[in-house]
Amino acid sequence: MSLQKANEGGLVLLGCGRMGSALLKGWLEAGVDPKAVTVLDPHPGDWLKMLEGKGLRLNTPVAKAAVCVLAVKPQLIEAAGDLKALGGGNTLFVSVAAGSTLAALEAILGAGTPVVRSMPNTPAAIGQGITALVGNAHCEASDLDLADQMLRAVGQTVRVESEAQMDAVTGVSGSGPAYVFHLIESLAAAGEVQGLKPDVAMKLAVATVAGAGALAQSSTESAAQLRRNVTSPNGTTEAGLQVLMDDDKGLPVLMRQTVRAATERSKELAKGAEG
Ligand SMILES: NC(=O)C1=CN([C@@H]2O[C@H](COP(=O)(O)OP(=O)(O)OC[C@H]3O[C@@H](n4cnc5c(N)ncnc54)[C@H](O)[C@@H]3O)[C@@H](O)[C@H]2O)C=CC1
Ligand SMILES: O=C(O)[C@@H]1CCC=N1
Repeated sequence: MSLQKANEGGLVLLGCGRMGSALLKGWLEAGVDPKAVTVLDPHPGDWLKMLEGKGLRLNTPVAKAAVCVLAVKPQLIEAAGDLKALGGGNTLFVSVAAGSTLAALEAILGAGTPVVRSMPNTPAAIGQGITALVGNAHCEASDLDLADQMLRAVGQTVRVESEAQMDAVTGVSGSGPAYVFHLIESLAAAGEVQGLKPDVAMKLAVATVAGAGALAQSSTESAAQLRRNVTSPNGTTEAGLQVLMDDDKGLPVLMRQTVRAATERSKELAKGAEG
């Protein structure tokens, strides 16, 4: 229903890099007509040029749009000012930029503009992202529904009750895939130290993380219970977890520091944007 709104009213995507292209792929798969889409990006790849052949407009002036999605780097969010003529009311703006606050976005786009701030993550590229979102005071329920529907084209969504939570969201799920990829790298490297060939170690690590993630997602049991299910008394897992769960230098300590650093960086980006 809401994607029909984007189809009928027009959809603009500012910035079509990793995140922008993941979103665009999801929208097209969800039934958005390429003819309804305008992409603004000074460095369009071959895929966009191919879509141009299907009616997508590339770097053409925009007269009207139901929704504009901002997916440029936070440091370049001022480029959204080029779309200011659409601000002020009829067009919904949805930003995915880390640390770009609703106040900063509204200052760029004009007072009274409905703006949604969101934070997706890269599994969006295969439709398995998770995106948190929050709207400014000018968003109607229908605006939030439209944003939600656009973002659900690439995975799950959650609405947070206050914008202040977006920094922590960024620290957990926005940046989180990178932590998990590093876990895969570290698990495989540790397997190599124990004598496995690199390709075998990597295959075991990727499949273990993917399988455990899928099990955690589909199971009714908590992550803690699923962990206990692997752990036989006095067995191998217990020996491994004694290291990983160490109170002083185990994963919980390291993860707290990791998420805190990413959350703080999100806050710093917000301060920079509000200058
Ligand atoms: N990569 C990630 O894991 C996530 C990224 N984000 C946010 O998404 C946004 C984009 O990040 P990525 O896609 O990773 O970056 P990217 O570097 O892959 O893409 C940025 C795109 O913007 C284009 N661009 C540069 N200047 C422009 C301008 N003046 N007008 C229009 N387009 C312009 C670039 O050509 C590029 O295609 C950032 O704000 C980031 O905070 C949010 C969640 C996760
Ligand atoms: O690293 C970043 O700033 C972006 C935001 C979340 C994931 N990537």
